[in-house]
Amino acid sequence: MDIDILGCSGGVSGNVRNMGTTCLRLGEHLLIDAGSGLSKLTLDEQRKIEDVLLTHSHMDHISDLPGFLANLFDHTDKPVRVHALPETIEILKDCVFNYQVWPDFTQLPTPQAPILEFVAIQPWRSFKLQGYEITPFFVEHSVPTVGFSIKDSKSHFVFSADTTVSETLIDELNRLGHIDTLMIECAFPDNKLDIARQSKHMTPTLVLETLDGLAEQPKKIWITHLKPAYDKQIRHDIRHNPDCHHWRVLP
Ligand SMILES: Nc1ncnc2c1ncn2[C@@H]1O[C@@H]2COP(=O)(O)O[C@H]2[C@H]1O
Repeated sequence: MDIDILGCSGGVSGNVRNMGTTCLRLGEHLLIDAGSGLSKLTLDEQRKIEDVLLTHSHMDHISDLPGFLANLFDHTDKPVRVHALPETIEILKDCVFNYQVWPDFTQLPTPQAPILEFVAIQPWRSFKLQGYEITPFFVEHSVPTVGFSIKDSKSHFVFSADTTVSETLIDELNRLGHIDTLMIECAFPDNKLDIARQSKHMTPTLVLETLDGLAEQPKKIWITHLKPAYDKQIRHDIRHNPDCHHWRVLP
C-alpha cells in the first residue's frame, strides 16, 4: 500500500523531527485527515486529491482543510468529497465553513457546482474508495472519533486515530481481524498518565494495554501523534521498555 505520511505530530513546533500534524496520503487521490502536514503537497498534488477521510473535528486533524479547498477554485469541475461522521460534519459546518471563519464551500463557487461535498459515514458501514475497502470503526476520544481500516489486495492497514485505551477500542480492533500495520497514537509519556486519561490519549503503557487485549498481534506497530513538548520523554519510555522494541516511532 502506498502510504505517504505527510504529517503525524500531535502538535506544532520548529523541531527538525516535527513534520506537521496528521495528514496521510494514500495513492494520489485520497487523504486521511487534513492537519498541517497537508501543506507539504504542491499545488499540483493538492489538485489531484478527490477524497478526504476525517477521523474527527479537532484542529490538528482539520487545520489545512480550508486552505487546501481554496486552492481548488478554478481547478476542479467536481467537488472534493469529505467523508466524516455526521457529528464531525455538523461541527465543521457550524464552526469553520460558516462564512465567519471560512466561506461555505458546499455552496461555492456555485451551489450547483461547489468544490466541497460532505459525505456522512457510519462505523462498520464499509465502502469502496479509490481502490481501497474502507471501514470506519469507533474509538474512544474526547469528541466523536473513528479510526479507519483500509484494505487493498495486498495488505490491511489500520489507523486508530486519536484514542485512549478502552474495552470498546480493543473489541473494535479484534473485530477487524488480521492487521498488517497498526498506526496507533501515543501522545503523552507515562509520567503524564493523568493528562492522557483526561484528554483521552495514550501513553506507552496504555498502548501496551491495548495490544495485550488483541487476539492477534499486528505485524507492524507504527507509533504516531507524539506531543512535541513530550517527544523526548515518550521516545525514552519506549526505548527503555523491552516490550516496545519492535515499535516504529514516527516520524
Ligand atoms: N486536561 C488536559 N490537560 C492538558 N492538555 C489537555 C487537556 N485536555 C486537552 N488537552 C490538550 O488539548 C489538545 C486537543 O487536541 P488533542 O486531543 O490532540 O490533544 C489535546 C491536549 O494536547
